[in-house]
Amino acid sequence: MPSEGGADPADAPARPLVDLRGVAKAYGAVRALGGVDFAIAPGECIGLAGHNGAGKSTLMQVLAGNVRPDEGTLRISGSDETGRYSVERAGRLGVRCVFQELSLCPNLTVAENARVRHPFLRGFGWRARAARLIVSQLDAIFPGHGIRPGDLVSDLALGQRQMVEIATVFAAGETPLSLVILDEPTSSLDAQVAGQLLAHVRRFVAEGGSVVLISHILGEILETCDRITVMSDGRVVADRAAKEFTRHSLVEAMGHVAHAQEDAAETSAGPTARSAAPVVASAAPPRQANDRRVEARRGEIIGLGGLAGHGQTALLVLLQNASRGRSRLCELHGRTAFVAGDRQSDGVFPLWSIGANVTVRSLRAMSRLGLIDAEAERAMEEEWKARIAIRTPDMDNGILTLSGGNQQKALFARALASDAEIVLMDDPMRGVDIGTKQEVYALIRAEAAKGRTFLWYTTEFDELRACDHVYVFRSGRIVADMARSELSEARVLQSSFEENAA
Ligand SMILES: Nc1ncnc2c1ncn2[C@@H]1O[C@H](COP(=O)(O)OP(=O)(O)OP(=O)(O)O)[C@@H](O)[C@H]1O
Repeated sequence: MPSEGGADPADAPARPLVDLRGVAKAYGAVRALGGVDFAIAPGECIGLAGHNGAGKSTLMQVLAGNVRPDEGTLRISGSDETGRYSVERAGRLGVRCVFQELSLCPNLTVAENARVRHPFLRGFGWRARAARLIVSQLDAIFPGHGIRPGDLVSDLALGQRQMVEIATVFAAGETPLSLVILDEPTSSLDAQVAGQLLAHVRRFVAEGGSVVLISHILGEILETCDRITVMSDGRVVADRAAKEFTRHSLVEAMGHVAHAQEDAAETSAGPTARSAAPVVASAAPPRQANDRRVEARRGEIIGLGGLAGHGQTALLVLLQNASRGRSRLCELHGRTAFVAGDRQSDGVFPLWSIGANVTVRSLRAMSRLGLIDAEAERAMEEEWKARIAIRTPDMDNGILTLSGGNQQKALFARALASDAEIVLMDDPMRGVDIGTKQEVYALIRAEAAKGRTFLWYTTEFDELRACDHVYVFRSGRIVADMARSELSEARVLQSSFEENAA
C-alpha cells in the first residue's frame, strides 16, 4: 500500500522545487488537511485527484500563500518559508495560480486585467504593451481564440474568461515563472480548447517549468501528468508515476467503487426512436434560419452539444424565461428549474446557508398559510445532504464553506428537490467528482423514468451518451440532431466544426 506522501525515497528528486511536510489545516470542526507531505520537482507535472472536499484546493491555497496552515513546514527552492510565506512571497518565487473561482475584474477589459496581474506594465504606453502581452499569450496557448484585448471581461463567455485568466498567469512577468497551479482549469472549456491548454502545459514542463493540475476529468491527468497524487479526507492516499495508474486503479485510489465503465451512458441503453409522450418543451434558437428546433418530450433526457458558447446556454435561458404556452420561439408545458454552470454569477446565494441554498426553490411548496414549515424544510435539507453526499458537518454552515464541487452538488439538489417538471442544466457537472457524477447520472435516469424531462447542455461527450436525443450547436444554431443510437464523438465534432453539417 502506498504510504502517505509516499513515493519511494529513492525516486525523490535531490532538490525539490516545493517541499511541504506535515501540513495541517482545520476550519472549525472540519479538518481540511490532516498532515500532508507534498513535493514537486522542477520540470514535473503533478496531477492532484480526489473526491469533492478531499482538500486539494486547500493544499494549493497553502502553496499560493492564501491560506496559512496550522502546522507543517514549507520549503521552496530550498528556502525555508515556514511562517513567513504569503501571496507576495509566492509571486516573488515564481508561483502562480489559476483557481476555480475566477479572479478577473468583470468591469475591466482583457488588457486592463493583464495590467492588474502584472503591475510592471506601467508608464507611458502601458495599455498597448498589456494588449500585446495578453494577445501573444492567448495566441500561443489558444490559437484561434477570437478574444480582443479591448473586450470587457463581463461580455466574455465563461470559457473565454477562463482562457484570459490562464493566459494572464502564463504571461511573462517580472519574475521567472517556476510553478503554475491549475485548479480545474478545463472545467469551463470545451474539449478542443482543453486540448490546447494541456498541450501548452506539456510544452511548459518540457522547458523546465512545474505544474500542478487538479481535474475531475481523469483522462486529462492520466495523459498529461508525470505523477499523480491522490487525496482523500485531507490526506494523501496514493502518490505514484502516472503511468502506473489506470483509469480503474485511479478511481479506486480515490475511494470510489470502480465500475466497469464509469461513464454517464453506463446503463442507458434506452429506446432509439423518439418517445410518443407529449412535447413539454420546444425552442428554436433566435438565429436559426430553417425550421429546426429543440424538442423535448416528457421523460426524455435531451443533450445539447457542440463547442462551448455556441448558443446552448442561450437556448436554456430562453426556455427558463419563457412563460407557459406557445410563442414563436418557445413552447413550454410545465414548471422549470435551472441548474447553473457558472455558479459564481448565476448559482449560489453566497450569504446564505447550504440548507437555504438547497430549499429556496421549494419554499412555496413547503409553506402553509404563508408560513414555511420549518420541519419540512429541515427534512428536505437532510434528505438531499444524504442523497447527493454534500460534505459538511452542518447544513446551517454558509454555502461558501463548501468545496467547489460540493457547492455544485447543492445547486443540483435545489433543482431536483423542487417540483419542476422540466430541469434545464447548463453544463452543471463541472467540478463534480467521479463518484458523485455516477450517482447523479443514476438519479437523472430514475427521475426521467418517472416522467421528468431534462435538457442538458454538456461539454463532456460521455454525458451526451446518457441522453436520448442530442442536438449539436454551432454559431447559435442547431446544425445536427441525432438519436443516441446514431451518436458518435466523431459525428458531434464534425458537426461542431462544419458550417453545413447534416
Ligand atoms: N473557508 C472555509 N471554511 C470552512 N470550511 C472550508 C473552507 N474552505 C474549505 N473548507 C472545507 O475544507 C474541506 C476541503 O475543501 P477543498 O476545497 O480543499 O476540497 P477540494 O478537494 O478542492 O474539493 P473540490 O473537488 O470540490 O474542489 C471541505 O470539507 C471544505 O468544506
